[in-house]
Amino acid sequence: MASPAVKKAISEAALQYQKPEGKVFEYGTAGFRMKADLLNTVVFAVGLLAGLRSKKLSGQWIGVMVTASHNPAEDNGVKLVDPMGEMLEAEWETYATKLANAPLDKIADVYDELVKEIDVKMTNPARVVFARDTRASGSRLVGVLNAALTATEVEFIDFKYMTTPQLHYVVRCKNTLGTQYEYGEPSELGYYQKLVDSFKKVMRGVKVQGSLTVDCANGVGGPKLRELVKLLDTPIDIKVINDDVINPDSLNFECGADYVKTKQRAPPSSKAGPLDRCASLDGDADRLVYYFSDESNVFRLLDGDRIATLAASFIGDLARSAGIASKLKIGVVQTAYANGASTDYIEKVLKLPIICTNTGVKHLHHAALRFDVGVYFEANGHGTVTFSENALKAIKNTEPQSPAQQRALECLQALTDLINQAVGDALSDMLLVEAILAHKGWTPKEWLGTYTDLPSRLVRVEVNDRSIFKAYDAERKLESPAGLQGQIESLQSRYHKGRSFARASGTEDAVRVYAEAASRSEADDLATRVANAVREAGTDGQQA
Ligand SMILES: CC(=O)N[C@H]1[C@@H](OP(=O)(O)O)O[C@H](CO)[C@@H](O)[C@@H]1O
Ligand SMILES: [Mg+2]
Repeated sequence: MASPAVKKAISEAALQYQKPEGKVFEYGTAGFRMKADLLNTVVFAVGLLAGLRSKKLSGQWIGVMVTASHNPAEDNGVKLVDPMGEMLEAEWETYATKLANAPLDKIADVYDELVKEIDVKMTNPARVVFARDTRASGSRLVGVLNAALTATEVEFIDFKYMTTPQLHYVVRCKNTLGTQYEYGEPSELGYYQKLVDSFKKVMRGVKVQGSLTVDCANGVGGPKLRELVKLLDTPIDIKVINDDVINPDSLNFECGADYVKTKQRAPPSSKAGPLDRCASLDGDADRLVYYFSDESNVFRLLDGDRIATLAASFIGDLARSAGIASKLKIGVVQTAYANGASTDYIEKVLKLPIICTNTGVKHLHHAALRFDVGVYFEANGHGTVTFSENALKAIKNTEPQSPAQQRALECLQALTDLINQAVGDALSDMLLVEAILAHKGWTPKEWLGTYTDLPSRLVRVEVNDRSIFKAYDAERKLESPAGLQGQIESLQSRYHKGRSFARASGTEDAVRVYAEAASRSEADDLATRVANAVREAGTDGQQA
């Protein structure tokens, strides 16, 4: 039970805020995310829950990140980070939702009910670290968080501005400090140092060709990338662009990974020439996509699927050279949004197993852990590689029989440090891609040449009630509204290599339709027809 003093402190602190009328909150794939002015009471609830989560886990550090990633500057959001740097355990999402929807005059009682329901030992210590992106509303929201943590007597550290993956890193470091799983120094500098040292080791004997222009979405990734570049002692010519964090409206505006992926074009501000290697981060630097203009000035995207295939092929080659391929089960995890050509390439050329999961990195991360080396990326550029304990042991304990084998083992060892295994991390992924391209001696053109993407189209359809769209089979099929799946299948069968699906978004009030086919016009046509069918079914569903 919560003490009367704590309950009183919660009630008093809550009095400062007002609950937006009629709004129902739900902890979704990206935590809570909405217009920033609606978030005070939600952040307060998340602060309370973070303390409970830490107490439940005997005082392990829990993270709270205030960000709305690639969404517009006036939005914000908040999400919890579990002890090993993963996303919050699913069961706790319902507790978060419950607390966020509690009326303010009852919030201390709901808190107390949760203490009993979850069976939290209130004498345990509670420890929380938090950080935020560069959104203007962040400082107010961090103030709210502070109030909730203070009221519940939680020990906390404010890491100020950080990328989302940096906070995940710090959480994991804090909880592994002094153990055999020690992940690194729990500070921003420790994060850079780990990347810089491991990058140097991977890059021994090879050189990065040409420059890399990095669009930072005018978000927190800009200043952080500049810090990283300052510390990198391996020659790599990184041109940082779109790193304006002073003008609050510039965040994600006509730039960033989401813009590039969804519009399939470079940010208008980009001055890169033909064949120049370019990359974009999103607003909190957990997504990364690459691209370039070819000789005919045609935009060429190298998205999350491409990073996954590049990483999987490189690690597979290294494992063979290191003589440990038979000991490592390497696999790739994708979602339904992965381009069909990438799936084909992984199965037929790389000959690796694939798991397809629901959208949202927590699902991918979970599935990746079933492999010794689990490469997972969403097509939008969010992903990483996980290494099992078995993999780490094989890499560490194998006695090399030749210099080539020794070098491959060293490289693999360094990769386990370069890659942020807690969560997808644009800065770490960027160094990984740069290192692989350098090793292979590839320009983005050779990378693009590994397979040809099927033209695809993503459409957002607004419907009256998206909850009637119920998906199954890793969201590749719909069980309701009745009859719609049959319609989609009949439509896609009319197109060469046609594939389409629709699912309710977990982060926006809309249904997303994806279509791909052998040609651009067929993909567009299929997407339009399926979107129309979805729109119609959405309206029928309302009348039923
Ligand atoms: C098609 C697409 O890109 N969907 C995104 C988007 O989810 P939706 O459930 O589709 O809204 O936001 C998620 C959180 O950032 C991200 O994990 C996911 O990949
Ligand atoms: Mg993001």
